[in-house]
Amino acid sequence: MKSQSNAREIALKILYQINEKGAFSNIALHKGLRNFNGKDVDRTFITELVYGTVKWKITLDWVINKYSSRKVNNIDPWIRNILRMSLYQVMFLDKVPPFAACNEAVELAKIYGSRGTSGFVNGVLRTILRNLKNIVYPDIKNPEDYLSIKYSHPTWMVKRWIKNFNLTFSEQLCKANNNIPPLTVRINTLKTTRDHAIELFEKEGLKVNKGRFLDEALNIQNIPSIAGLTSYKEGLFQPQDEASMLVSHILAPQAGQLILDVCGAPGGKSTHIAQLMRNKGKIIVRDIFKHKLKLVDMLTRRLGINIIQIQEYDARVLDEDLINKADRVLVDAPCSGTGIIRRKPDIKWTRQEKDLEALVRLQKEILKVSSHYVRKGGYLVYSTCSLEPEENEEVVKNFLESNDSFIIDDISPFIPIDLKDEIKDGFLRTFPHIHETDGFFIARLKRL
Ligand SMILES: C[S@@+](CC[C@H](N)C(=O)[O-])C[C@H]1O[C@@H](n2cnc3c(N)ncnc32)[C@H](O)[C@@H]1O
Repeated sequence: MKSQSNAREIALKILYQINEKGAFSNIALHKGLRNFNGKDVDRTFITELVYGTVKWKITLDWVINKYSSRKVNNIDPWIRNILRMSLYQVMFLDKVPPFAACNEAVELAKIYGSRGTSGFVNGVLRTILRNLKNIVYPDIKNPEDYLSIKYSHPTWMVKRWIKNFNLTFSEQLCKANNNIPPLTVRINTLKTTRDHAIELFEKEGLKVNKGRFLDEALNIQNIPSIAGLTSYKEGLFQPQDEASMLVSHILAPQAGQLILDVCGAPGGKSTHIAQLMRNKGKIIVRDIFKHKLKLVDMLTRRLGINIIQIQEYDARVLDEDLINKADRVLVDAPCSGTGIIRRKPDIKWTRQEKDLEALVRLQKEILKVSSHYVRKGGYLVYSTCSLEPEENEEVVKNFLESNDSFIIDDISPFIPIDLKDEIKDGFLRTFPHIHETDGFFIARLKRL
């Protein structure tokens, strides 16, 4: 019990950084756990508390506002995070007895609050507990509030999804966004085979299943910390979602070619490309951020890749030296990330609808400049992990309107048979609730 109290306090400090200081959840969690030398089960509990509380913020705040004399926004920041974290346990974690979550919240309020706050926390949580089964959420007749509060998504996001898709689709999507995604990894075929990797993982005590679409994909369970695994240190695999793996397959690089990855950090796709090229040829990986390129360097070393050349470069600026030179160009554009909310729930709170306009401008600019690097007969792949048509189809269509030297190329030869029906207007889109992958958009263009 003592170690769980400690875990809750660590989770609270991480949540404070995310919710009050604007830290990214994955980075805040990594920092918060860096010096944690407790048990694996507590590490897993902290991760669950942090991601769960961040994920369900709108729903939790809505319930707190219903039963508290003070609105969430007027409650002391430490105390509102204690309330959110405790309510998350009460509402969503079967394994935690509600009274234990309340008692622990009261203890934390004594440490992080002023006089009287522990009584306030106790009162709010016990009132909610008494009423938990009778909470009435907004009616589906008011679909935006219904989806937003029931599934904890910002109104602007659900509003555009209802408009772009439909209500049923959006509800399934929101539901899937709240599921815990599997840890999918790509086997590094430069160093091992899938069967050998499965054998090793099982020896390391992990439960492994084959991926849904691709041969090099495995889903791993019971994994408290991958960085500690020998198989990870030896570079036998890299965490990567299957939809993200599809991008490199659709690029279809050949051994010996010159590939340019203009928005390449942290290197997930470019290292996959190197793998598909059997580590033969040359890949120039660029990014505007130096610190992110360090991650590409570390990754290529761990995976044993030596055909990647890393360059700090702004993709909006034309590089005269590379015009018409590349066999393949990948534009894996910076985007809103609405397709990866399962993995990064804070996207729901950090992204604003008004960000889209600037992102679309950037995407169009990067695509236009990068197209100059494709040699005649070469290919360009444009991808995002966004679900928004403005960042996807519309960017590509806008590009093609002013570029008659490119056409949409058939991607069906490069994707698994079960996905072929999913191609619409020549583009592939994946969705968490349909494919159980991240949401991706992928287009393959041919230079004439
Ligand atoms: C979707 S991520 C790329 C992920 C990467 N392809 C992978 O698979 O690991 C987009 C990247 O674009 C970079 N970026 C943003 N603006 C850029 C620019 N103007 N020029 C080059 N890179 C940029 C970001 O730093 C980010 O690393």
